[in-house]
Amino acid sequence: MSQLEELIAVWLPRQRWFSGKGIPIQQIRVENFHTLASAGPDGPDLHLLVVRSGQRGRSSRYQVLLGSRAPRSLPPDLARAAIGVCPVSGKRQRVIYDAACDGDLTGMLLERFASPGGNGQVRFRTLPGERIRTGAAGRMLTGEQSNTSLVFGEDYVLKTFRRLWPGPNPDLELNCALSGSPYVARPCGWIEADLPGYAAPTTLAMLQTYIPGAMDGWVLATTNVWALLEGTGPERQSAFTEEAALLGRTTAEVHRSLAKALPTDVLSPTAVAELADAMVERLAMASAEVPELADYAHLVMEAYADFSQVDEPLPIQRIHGDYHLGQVIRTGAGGWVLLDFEGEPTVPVRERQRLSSPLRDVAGMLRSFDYAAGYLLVDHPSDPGLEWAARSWARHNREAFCRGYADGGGADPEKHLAVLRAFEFDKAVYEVLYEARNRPNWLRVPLESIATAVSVPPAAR
Ligand SMILES: Nc1ncnc2c1ncn2[C@@H]1O[C@H](COP(=O)(O)OP(=O)(O)O)[C@@H](O)[C@H]1O
Ligand SMILES: O=P(O)(O)O[C@H]1O[C@H](CO)[C@@H](O[C@H]2O[C@H](CO)[C@@H](O)[C@H](O)[C@H]2O)[C@H](O)[C@H]1O
Repeated sequence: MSQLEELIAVWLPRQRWFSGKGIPIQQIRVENFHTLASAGPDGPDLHLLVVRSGQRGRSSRYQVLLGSRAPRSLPPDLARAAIGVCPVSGKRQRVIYDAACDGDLTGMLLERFASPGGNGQVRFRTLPGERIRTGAAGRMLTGEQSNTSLVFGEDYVLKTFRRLWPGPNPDLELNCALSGSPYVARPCGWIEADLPGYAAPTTLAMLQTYIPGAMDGWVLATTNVWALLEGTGPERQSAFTEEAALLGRTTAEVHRSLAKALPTDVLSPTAVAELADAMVERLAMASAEVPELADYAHLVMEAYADFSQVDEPLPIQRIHGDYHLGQVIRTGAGGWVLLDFEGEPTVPVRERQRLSSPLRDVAGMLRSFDYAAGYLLVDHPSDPGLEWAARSWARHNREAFCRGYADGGGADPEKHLAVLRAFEFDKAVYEVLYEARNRPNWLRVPLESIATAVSVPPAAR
């Protein structure tokens, strides 16, 4: 390993967006190294690296944005971003650091969109008619992110995809298909690269309009549960059920637009049974990694057995794929906007691009209402009164969301309970793995859902 690779091997696993947690890193290799911008011999340089990490035969590619400067020239406010000191790109000793934290450097990324194109290995593209306003420094969004988003003034957000998969990223693909919809942020451009071994260009980042002043659905929902738990009244709860119903209607609208813009199909009962088999396989894999899950496997298997017996055709289309409250924002103008159509970040892109039932997204959002309630109980583990209040919050909002979805023209979730329950369990099983790897103290949230709420159809709760 080079000195640069050794430093990255220590830094990479500590990043929130690194999805290889739990898999020992045996190899780190810098596969691609591009210098995208340079502020002269003494100023900072911006490098883009594609790093392969993991084990032989089981490795993944990640995008790393690296800054480099002359030794001892890192400004104090960037000290926390430092990675180490090593030779970089023909220059002798350089201090290297996480460029996402350096607003001036990421501002140079935005500059590159002003004169898009190029035939090099890394290309900046804009959608027809887009003229990018430059000059703003980048501000990195913090929080529970699988990728890294940089906000420029009140104009744009550049989402840099961290784990790289071959080909166009579904987030870009679906946002472009939905362009013009009031329920998504308008896509403006993207960065793509040719990576060794991949035939199609790989999307590295997507530039979208930024929606200032919007509130994250997860923050809104958990604030509402808190208010309820603190006894500030049921009227606050009803305020949120209206939001949940509007979100249901908006979801149905977006599904309709996706079905209009992109291919659709219908799954035969045999194909549905195959889908149930795949769910059983995922359950077995997750139970092997998280033994606590095995205690509830019989409940999950019952739901999958019911699903495999569904004898009506199941309409399928492109869907969001990782739909939850953290993927929707409530705008000042009074509506919900859907973000992050990337699908589940740990699933290979080819699988995420498959057509699927829109009820999978409905199930994802229903899980999220359970999560908002269950998460707040993590700190109050044995208070039956609180537990009842939180669970009833989830039930009311789940019902409101389903009603809104059906009113908005989507399939009525109440009429497809076997399908919905199987999708909910499948998502909860995914969440068990996700939490075990990323946030072990949240593991009980999906586990408790599996043990209790998800096992009962919404109508009977
Ligand atoms: N266009 C946008 N306008 C306003 N906020 C945004 C926009 N895009 C993303 N965000 C904020 O960034 C957060 C993370 O974005 P997201 O696309 O979900 O990234 P990730 O895949 O890393 O989770 C969102 O929850 C939202 O708060
Ligand atoms: O938003 P991402 O694409 O990064 O999705 C991943 O991380 C999510 C957590 O940040 C995770 O969502 C789970 O936790 C949410 C609360 O933080 C909750 O609202 C979701 O219902 C729950 O699934 C998501 O599963 C994962 O893919």
